[in-house]
Amino acid sequence: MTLLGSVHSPADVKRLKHAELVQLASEIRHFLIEKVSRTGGHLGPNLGAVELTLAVHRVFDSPQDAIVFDTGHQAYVHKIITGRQDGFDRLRKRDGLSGYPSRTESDHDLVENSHASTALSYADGLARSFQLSGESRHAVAVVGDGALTGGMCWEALNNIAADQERPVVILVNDNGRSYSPTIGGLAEHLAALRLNPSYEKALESGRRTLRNLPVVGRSLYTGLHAAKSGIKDAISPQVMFSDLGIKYLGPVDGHDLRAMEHALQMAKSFGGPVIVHAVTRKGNGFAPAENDQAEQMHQVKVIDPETGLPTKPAPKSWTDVYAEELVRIGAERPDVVAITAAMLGPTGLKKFGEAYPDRCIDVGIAEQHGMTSAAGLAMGGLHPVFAVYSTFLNRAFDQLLMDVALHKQPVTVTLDRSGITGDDGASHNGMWDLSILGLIPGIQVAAPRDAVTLREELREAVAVDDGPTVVRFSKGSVIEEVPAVERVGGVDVLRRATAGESNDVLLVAVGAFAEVAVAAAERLSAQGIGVTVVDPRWVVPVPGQIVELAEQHRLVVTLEDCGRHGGFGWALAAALRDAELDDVPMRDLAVPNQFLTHKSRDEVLSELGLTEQGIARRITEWVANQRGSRVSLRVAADNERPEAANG
Ligand SMILES: Cc1ncc(C[n+]2csc(CCOP(=O)(O)OP(=O)(O)O)c2C)c(N)n1
Ligand SMILES: CC(=O)[C@@H](O)[C@H](O)COP(=O)(O)O
Ligand SMILES: [Mg+2]
Repeated sequence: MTLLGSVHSPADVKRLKHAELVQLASEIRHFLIEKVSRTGGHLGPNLGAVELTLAVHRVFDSPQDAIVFDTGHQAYVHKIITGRQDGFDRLRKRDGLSGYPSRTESDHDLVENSHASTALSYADGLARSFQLSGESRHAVAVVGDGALTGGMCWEALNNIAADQERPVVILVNDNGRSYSPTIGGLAEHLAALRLNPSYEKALESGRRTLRNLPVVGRSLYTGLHAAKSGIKDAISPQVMFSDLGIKYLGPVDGHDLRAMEHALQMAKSFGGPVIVHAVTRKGNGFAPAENDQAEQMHQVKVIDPETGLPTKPAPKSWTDVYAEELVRIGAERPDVVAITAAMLGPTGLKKFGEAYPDRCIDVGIAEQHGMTSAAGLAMGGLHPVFAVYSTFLNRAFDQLLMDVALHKQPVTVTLDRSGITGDDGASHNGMWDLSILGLIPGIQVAAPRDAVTLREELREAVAVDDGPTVVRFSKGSVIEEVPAVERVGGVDVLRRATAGESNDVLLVAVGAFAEVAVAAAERLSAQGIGVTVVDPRWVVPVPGQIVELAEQHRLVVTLEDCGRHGGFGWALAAALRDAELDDVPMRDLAVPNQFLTHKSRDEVLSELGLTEQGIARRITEWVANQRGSRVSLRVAADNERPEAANG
């Protein structure tokens, strides 16, 4: 029996001796490589978090002690230790293990939100609640160096430092990386601590000192302060955190089980806010990950467990098309600069950055700062293009509203991963952007339907110089072209009701849903229902031509890969009311206002009925009801006629 097979709870890890722990760490690494190479997932981050997660669960008592993982993508080892190894065959799959902590999976899991830089705020709140309720429980935040570049972390640190009597343990997992190397002054500071020339030697002496230092209560510990500062100074002089009023321990070798455990024991016994600075390697123990200079296998698709290479070639994606077009635009427009929030590769800016390194800015995981900095860049005469995942735009709504739009600044925001993404769970779906963007006065939002219109609408967006523009597009593979039969104003007509058919339905498809809308229309035509399919191209504000087209049809249906509440459908309904077009009924097909559990995009869309068959079925019902009501209205009218009334 392997050691791993005997681990079902933290208690099973606590009872192991050092040599067994080293063996267990090795078995966990092999387990992660074997399982995640089959399912895909966050292999690099979790290979780097093996020892530190084991140490956390040996020193603290989850779930009595609250352990919060920032972003949560590095919690696979935590899941293994807390009895969920069997679930890894269905990691990130429908009804399988979530790729992030999940409250329905385990009492050991607290935070499901995969948006970064929140853990310290949770820990502050948890610590306050323990203090107020007199519970002697510990709040432990495991936060990456990348997440630490997020503004919320510094808001939390300011609060955590406010009370020296309130214990909060902050375990910084410093691997020097977000996807790519972490940027900024903080990263430089952490690197200086890590790369201090005497670090290795100091670390050795520190390790010995740490080991010899008795684990003591706060009072004795204070008495040992000189020793601790000696340790600190021996390992590396640093003031940033201690000046903030937060004790600092480290840097500690995050792969040294004994050193990690001692440091965490000291932190646990300190009785106030304390940072343990662990230095780790992303992808540790798997050469293809360690040697992946770009992203150290932050996230992998299905790969060969020996070579680390993908088992299938990746089809051309929306991101690829965007990346190529932006480089072309960059050549023509020296005023165009690109901004990423620590996601250069995933948001398609890598090529732009290679071509124009001075015009490509990585702000760290700091979307709020990125958006307002973009306003500043625009005020300085440039045209920033801020590339961000749709769901992370939520973080920068106020900045887009009040710093960009209020000042009518020409900033273009490109939203990758718009719509349902699926396997990253509820907090990763790009389902809120149209709802929040619709609130912003003067903003213009494009939703390309294919590669051709993505290139076209991106160019139209960066050509706007008197206000913000947004271009939203989906995750994954992209179709080169969904052809239009005609362009009416700015609106593309993709299909007209065929000859002999009446204009029963105007189907307005937003973005990537154009393809499935045309297919559904063909299915409806076979039933004698005449459908005109149009792509608005620019969806905020609602194009006037859509209202004109609506007037020519018996029923208007909108279809969007976005949240229904405040989405395009709601906006078009308001436009029809404003036009007093009261006799054209409207229906909207969209993503319901729910948090959607992890499964594939196709599985989510199928469950929501947002498929060719589902769309055709709903429209058939609506038309039948309408016809039925028309027929029943006609019958009623006949019945009301005097002769009819007299029978
Ligand atoms: C607000 C927000 N922006 C961007 C992301 C995308 N993202 C996921 S993990 C990650 C990098 C995290 O780096 P770090 O915190 O150092 O953890 P590591 O992967 O290095 O362990 C990023 C940028 C996110 N989850 N949340
Ligand atoms: C954890 C995180 O926010 C990202 O790493 C996320 O997993 C994005 O995945 P995709 O880039 O595959 O959409
Ligand atoms: Mg990191």
